[in-house]
Amino acid sequence: MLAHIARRIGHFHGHQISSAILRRMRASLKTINPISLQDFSQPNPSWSPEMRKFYDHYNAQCDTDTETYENKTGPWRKLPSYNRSIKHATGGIYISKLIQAKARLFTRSVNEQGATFEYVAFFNKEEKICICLFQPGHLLEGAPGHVHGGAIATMIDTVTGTLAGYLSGPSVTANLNINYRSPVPLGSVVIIHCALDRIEGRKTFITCKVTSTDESKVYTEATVLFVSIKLGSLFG
Ligand SMILES: CCCCC/C=C/C/C=C\C/C=C\C/C=C\CCCC(=O)SCCNC(=O)CCNC(=O)[C@H](O)C(C)(C)COP(=O)(O)OP(=O)(O)OC[C@H]1O[C@@H](n2cnc3c(N)ncnc32)[C@H](O)[C@@H]1OP(=O)(O)O
Repeated sequence: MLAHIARRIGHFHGHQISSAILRRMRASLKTINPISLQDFSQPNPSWSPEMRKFYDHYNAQCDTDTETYENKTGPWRKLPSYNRSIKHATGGIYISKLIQAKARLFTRSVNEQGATFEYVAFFNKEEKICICLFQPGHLLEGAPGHVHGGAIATMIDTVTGTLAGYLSGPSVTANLNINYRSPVPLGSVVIIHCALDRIEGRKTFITCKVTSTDESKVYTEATVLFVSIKLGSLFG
């Protein structure tokens, strides 16, 4: 595991990051705490049988074994999900005091399993697509019994942003355009499909569709523009 982390230092989803940030990361390596490597997208008891079934379906087609890190053959890669966004640049390492110590990634800020955002994402590098299995919990209510539009927007932003990050390096959302076609029931399982539309210089355009697991029903459609940035610009 530590070898895996060491390989990740210096890269953000495979894109090189600036030497100033690197120096601060390396200086903080002594703060590695194995507990901070928790992947929040691993199955947990709150997952419904349907969520688990689709997780098993995609996980069986991955290029790496989730538990042993051994190579397999398959088009998908299961993406880890940490509770601080900076950990995505470091492969899960907690870098103390680099940014606010109490900061947590919005979607991973509630500890109660199943209450808010239960999700797992898979990336297909060849096809430049990402899919996410999302089981929205009872604390995400908007319309009675259904998911809040802001929570759906959050998940679309998260998964499209993850795809943009893997394809174009550190990027921020510049424009998020959403059409809500049908309300999403709380506790259901939906699939968020994201695909690269095009890259123009610093701009990465991603399309997104939220559907039922059998894809017969379209809940939401979106187009999102990400603009790549230098990671250091976030730190002033
Ligand atoms: C760590 C890095 C990124 C942070 C997120 C990282 C997450 C960590 C990874 C994994 C975590 C897991 C999942 C989460 C993943 C993602 C979700 C979070 C993403 C967010 O939730 S992030 C927060 C909301 N986001 C902002 O807080 C952005 C505020 N904003 C700005 O920071 C600037 O506004 C910026 C940088 C966008 C541009 O500023 P700038 O000065 O660098 O560049 P400039 O203005 O020249 O634009 C360059 C070209 O983009 C065109 N352009 C710009 N804006 C446009 C618009 N709105 N519509 C159409 N075109 C637009 C221009 O027209 C020009 O186009 P052209 O080159 O063709 O002329």
